[in-house]
Amino acid sequence: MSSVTRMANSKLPTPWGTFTLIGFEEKGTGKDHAALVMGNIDDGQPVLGRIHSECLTGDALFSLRCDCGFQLQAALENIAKEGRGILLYVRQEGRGIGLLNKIHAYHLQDQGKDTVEANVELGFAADMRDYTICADMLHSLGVKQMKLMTNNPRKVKAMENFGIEVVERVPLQEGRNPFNEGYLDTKAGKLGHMLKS
Ligand SMILES: Nc1nc2c(ncn2[C@@H]2O[C@H](COP(=O)(O)OP(=O)(O)OP(=O)(O)O)[C@@H](O)[C@H]2O)c(=O)[nH]1
Ligand SMILES: [Zn+2]
Repeated sequence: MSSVTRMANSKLPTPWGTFTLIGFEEKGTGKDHAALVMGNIDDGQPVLGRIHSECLTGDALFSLRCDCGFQLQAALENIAKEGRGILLYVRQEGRGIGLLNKIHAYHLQDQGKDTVEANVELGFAADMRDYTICADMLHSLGVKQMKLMTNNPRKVKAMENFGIEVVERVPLQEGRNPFNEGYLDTKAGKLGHMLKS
């Protein structure tokens, strides 16, 4: 039984090419999620793709505190270059704790905590995300094998657990800068991200 219902789609022109924007509604919560698709992704061949967790600050407010906005742009560029692929835009802001709690977490980080310590101090796990909805969106779109753009081994494992074969992990190291290097180093050191400093 799928955790999402496909609701609507439209064209989405971007500086890198025109994608098809597909909206999904998460059953139970009613939360909306999106997929940006280019080319034919249900032909059984491995699909270049990214599971992008929403980060308002990085994706839309030009934040240098993280790498999300840089990764979002690079992922769309890579898919457009290949002419085929999918980016899931998953409303899991703050590694699943939401924007306001992420701002609380940032405030703790301004006081010297790292991104994991801040989550824990707020009473959350380091990473609250569940990828069931991602697998269900991919299944509904006929994606069976992926070349997954990520540095996060948990995403690779999650997809494999849901029966999506990750034939290749494509590193996506973008936007390292003095404001996010501590965050990136913590992700590598405490969350197992495959990031070269
Ligand atoms: N709670 C919390 N969430 C953060 C913080 N910085 C970024 N995020 C969230 O983390 C998510 C992005 O996850 P990342 O850890 O940057 O990367 P990832 O998506 O797990 O792995 P990649 O696929 O390699 O990018 C987004 O939801 C961001 O809002 C932080 O300091 N605290
Ligand atoms: Zn971010």
